[in-house]
Amino acid sequence: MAALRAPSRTIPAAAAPFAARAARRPIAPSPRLPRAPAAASPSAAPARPAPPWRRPAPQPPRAAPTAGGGASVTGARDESAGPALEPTERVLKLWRSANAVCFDVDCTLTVNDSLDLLAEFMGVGGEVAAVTSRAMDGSMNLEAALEERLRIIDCTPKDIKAFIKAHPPESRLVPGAKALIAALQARGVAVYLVSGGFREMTLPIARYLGVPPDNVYANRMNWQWDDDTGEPTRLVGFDNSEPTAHNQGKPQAIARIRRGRPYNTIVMIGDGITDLEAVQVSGGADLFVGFGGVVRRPAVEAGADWYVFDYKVLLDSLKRYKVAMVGSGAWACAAAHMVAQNCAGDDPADEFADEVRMWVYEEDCEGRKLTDVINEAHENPKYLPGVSLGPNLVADPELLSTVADADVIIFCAPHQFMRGICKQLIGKIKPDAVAVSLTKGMRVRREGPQLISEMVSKYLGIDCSVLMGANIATAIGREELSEAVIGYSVRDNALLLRKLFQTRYFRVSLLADVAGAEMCGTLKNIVALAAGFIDGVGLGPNSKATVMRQGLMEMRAFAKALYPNVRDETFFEPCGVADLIATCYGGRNRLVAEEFARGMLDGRPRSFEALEADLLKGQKLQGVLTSNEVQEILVARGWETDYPLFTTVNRIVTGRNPPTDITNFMEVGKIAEATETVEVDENGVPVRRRSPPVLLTT
Ligand SMILES: NC(=O)C1=CN([C@@H]2O[C@H](COP(=O)(O)OP(=O)(O)OC[C@H]3O[C@@H](n4cnc5c(N)ncnc54)[C@H](O)[C@@H]3O)[C@@H](O)[C@H]2O)C=CC1
Ligand SMILES: O=C(CO)COP(=O)(O)O
Repeated sequence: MAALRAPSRTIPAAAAPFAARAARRPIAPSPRLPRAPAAASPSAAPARPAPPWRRPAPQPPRAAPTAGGGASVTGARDESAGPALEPTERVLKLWRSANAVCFDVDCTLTVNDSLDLLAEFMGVGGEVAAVTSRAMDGSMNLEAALEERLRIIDCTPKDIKAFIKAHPPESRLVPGAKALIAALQARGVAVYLVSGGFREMTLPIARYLGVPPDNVYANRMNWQWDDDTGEPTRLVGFDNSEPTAHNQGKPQAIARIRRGRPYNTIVMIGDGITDLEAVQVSGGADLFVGFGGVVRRPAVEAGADWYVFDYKVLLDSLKRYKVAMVGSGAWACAAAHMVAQNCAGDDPADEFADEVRMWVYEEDCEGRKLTDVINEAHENPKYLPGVSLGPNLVADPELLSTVADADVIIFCAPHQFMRGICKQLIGKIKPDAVAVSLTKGMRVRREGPQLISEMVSKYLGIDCSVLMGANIATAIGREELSEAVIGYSVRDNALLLRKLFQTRYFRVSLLADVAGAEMCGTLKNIVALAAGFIDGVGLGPNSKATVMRQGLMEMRAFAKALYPNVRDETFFEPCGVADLIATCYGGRNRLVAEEFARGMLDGRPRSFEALEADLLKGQKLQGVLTSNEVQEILVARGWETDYPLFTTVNRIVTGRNPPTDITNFMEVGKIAEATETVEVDENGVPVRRRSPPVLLTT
């Protein structure tokens, strides 16, 4: 499985530093939103892993704290240090639901402070940098430092123009800042630039980044004006009425931004202690994201709710995953009912795009195309009548266009069609898509069996989990309590998939046994045929329980014989005994097998194909094909007598033994198959004559 994602990095201590940070915060947190959670025990919810298949961009290693101001320039880092702080669920939720994001301008520029750059341009770089550093480490009052820096720089408006020309914004921007701002704005998030620097320097940056001038909060220079020309001439200080001119200016600027605007959640992104203050004051920001891509300050990192070195991490975390369903039968529609519900809605923290696409094998529905009917009625009247699929589900008769953009692909077609589907999709899906199979069945090749999840992974090169359980489609369509497991290899993917399926009435647990879960779902269909034969020959619950217990034993033995890592406990999960019970009492395989047995006993035998078409109206049986596929393996490996129930079921479905033989399964080693001879009748027409199977006495 070439494309399986690496297991998620564990961050055991992530919750604790958060609590520690909260304790260090000097000022009472904002009363509007909960701040850091209480200290978490190891058993508490772990830090949320990075979005599953989109691993965060590689984070540079941590810097060793430096002496002095504690800042280190990105690049000079301690290789042995751990990963950057990753966000908790709460942090991600706040980030995704932000109404406004305030960037410290320094975090958008590759040179830390453009006032320093201006100073260099004016030939006084060293002197000004010394003052800046005293302001940054807190040893000098911010206001005094600004006065001092401006006094040293002593520029004219002409100098500023020349400076901007020499250092245009595009030459100094941190990679990814513009894309992140554009993505936030596209989501309706208001973006602000908050700077301890000067408006005259910040406005060109804002213009380039697409931030409106009214959303720029920075200091203003005071100029001496020439009475004759009406032009500014000399810098004479700055307007200290701006909040950013003072200590704790950032939270005050944010309080000003909040005033009169209906923002529930404001995020501050910054790299300095003055930025971190934004979340330490009531009325300030609700979340602080530290940025270490330009300058890394351990004190800021320690106080941040989330610390990143690359804006791509923030951009990726905003993405909404697109979901596609391949299949439109009864279970596909019942599952789509839940998935579409979970994807719809206004919750900005929801990780899925609203629209869910469904590939529909196009067919006629009372003179109309089924896809048209589904898109108009939001229901599939042919396969799951009466169950709403939701207005956000779009039926598409084209397989490729259904899945082309999908980040999550749900496969739920009858297993006999899955190979053809996979072959069509080779090279046509997103390489980092994630798949889950709801299909119950397997393929048998000369080299051995192939589960559907293996087929998807092999053909498409992507990770494929499975969702299996006692999930009779019609009952789930009625929203009756049900449960399922997601069998996974990549836990992060399973966690995301659970969010896609789980509902109030559909409980989903995780199981690190893909093959075990899928083998359960596949093999129980053979046992359901046995249960149907029991019903058809008129026997009661004791007999049914007998074949079910035997079936469960054979399911486990067979699954473990083919996949030695399959776990015993899997058979007690929703995919095991629960699905077996549901299908043996309420499934389609049972129903058709019962009718098959009845027909044989009543002397009006009908084939499984005819019964399937008649009773299921286009729905597909999986049990008969699976019985043949499994039997191929049993015969090839000489295991027939080791699986007496499976073998007996296969002899019945292939017409070699009568349904009444279901009770003789323990004698399978002794039952001779029915023999068939071709004779010529009195009119000279060849006819087939079958001798009844006989119980061997030895
Ligand atoms: N129905 C149920 O209660 C449950 C079904 N499953 C499994 O889910 C899988 C899909 O079953 P359902 O959604 O119930 O389907 P279904 O059996 O209700 O319907 C058959 C589907 O196959 C499609 N089809 C027909 N010919 C086709 C072709 N040549 N190529 C592709 N598709 C074609 C039909 O359009 C229809 O959508 C099966 O493996 C089944 O065992 C699993 C749990 C519950
Ligand atoms: O798998 C199923 C329930 O979990 C449905 O089984 P049937 O295909 O026999 O209806």
